[in-house]
Amino acid sequence: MQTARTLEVLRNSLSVLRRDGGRVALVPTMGALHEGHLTLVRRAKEAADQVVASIFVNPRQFGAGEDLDAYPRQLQRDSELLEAEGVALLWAPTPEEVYPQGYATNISVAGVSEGLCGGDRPGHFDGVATVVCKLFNQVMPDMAFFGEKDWQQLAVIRRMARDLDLTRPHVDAIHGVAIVREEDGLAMSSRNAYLSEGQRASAASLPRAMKDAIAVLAEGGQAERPLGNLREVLQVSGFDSVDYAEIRDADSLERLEADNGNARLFVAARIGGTRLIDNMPVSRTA
Ligand SMILES: Nc1ncnc2c1ncn2[C@@H]1O[C@H](COP(=O)(O)OP(=O)(O)OP(=O)(O)O)[C@@H](O)[C@H]1O
Ligand SMILES: CC(C)(CO)[C@@H](O)C(=O)[O-]
Ligand code: BAL
Repeated sequence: MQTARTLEVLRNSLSVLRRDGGRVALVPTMGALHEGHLTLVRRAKEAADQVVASIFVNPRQFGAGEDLDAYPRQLQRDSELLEAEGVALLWAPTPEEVYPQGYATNISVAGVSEGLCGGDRPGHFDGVATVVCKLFNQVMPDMAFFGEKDWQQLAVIRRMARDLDLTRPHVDAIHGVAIVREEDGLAMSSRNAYLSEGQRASAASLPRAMKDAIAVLAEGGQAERPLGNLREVLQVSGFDSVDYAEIRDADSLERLEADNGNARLFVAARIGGTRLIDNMPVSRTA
């Protein structure tokens, strides 16, 4: 596996990679890799001839007071994991390489970025859209893979790709991969590493409480009561706060008061300073 840390090396490596004319898939990550990320790589390998993975802890998507400095960085370990999965090229730039002196451009996607994580983390999705657009332009992949754990992020990226005519990684070639979970149901996430043993045990109540709420939502009626119960269960189970617990249309991300036949449940909750997110279908189609 080649590793590129500058745009010059990336371009040279890509031109070698493209010599055989195969299809190239991009898997963007922020590193601290787990089975969720490796599943994206495996899906990418099945669909493309060559996989390029990126690791970049993007400062522009972290707000003031968020965990930019604490975010786990383990490039050596990550690079061994990616190599073992057969990744051809790792793109791991420095912040200066991505945002050189004088950098001044921002991409902002309206609508789908509003509310949920966009409400709690102002500017977050501008940072995500900006860096993903740059990654697409740098790597020019034929397709890209993102996890459904970050469902709203996937919606923002699809909207941006469509709006900005990012024609090679166009909307049909932006693949969402189902959430990979631990045995007790907790969605895998690099931030799970922040949890103490006790917090980790409590964290499993998040997917359980979501399933219980969905069972009630699926019976019909207004969402208010099951979502209220979910908040209470999380607080009793050791969560410090719930940022949001909402049902939304799975595609438009419009807020719903009841199941519309294409609804998903979205939750973000904090436990000991760690913010966990999850989402699940309410309707069978969502
Ligand atoms: N459990 C998971 N299942 C499926 N995809 C995942 C999972 N966790 C992360 N991903 C996907 O991997 C890609 C890179 O995510 P990232 O590096 O931010 O990891 P993360 O575990 O989501 O970290 P964080 O704790 O920052 O949310 C994203 O497309 C994300 O949706
Ligand atoms: C898509 C992404 C790599 C952009 O920095 C990041 O938001 C992530 O890891 O989900
Ligand atoms: N997985 C999404 C990246 C973030 O939380 O910043």
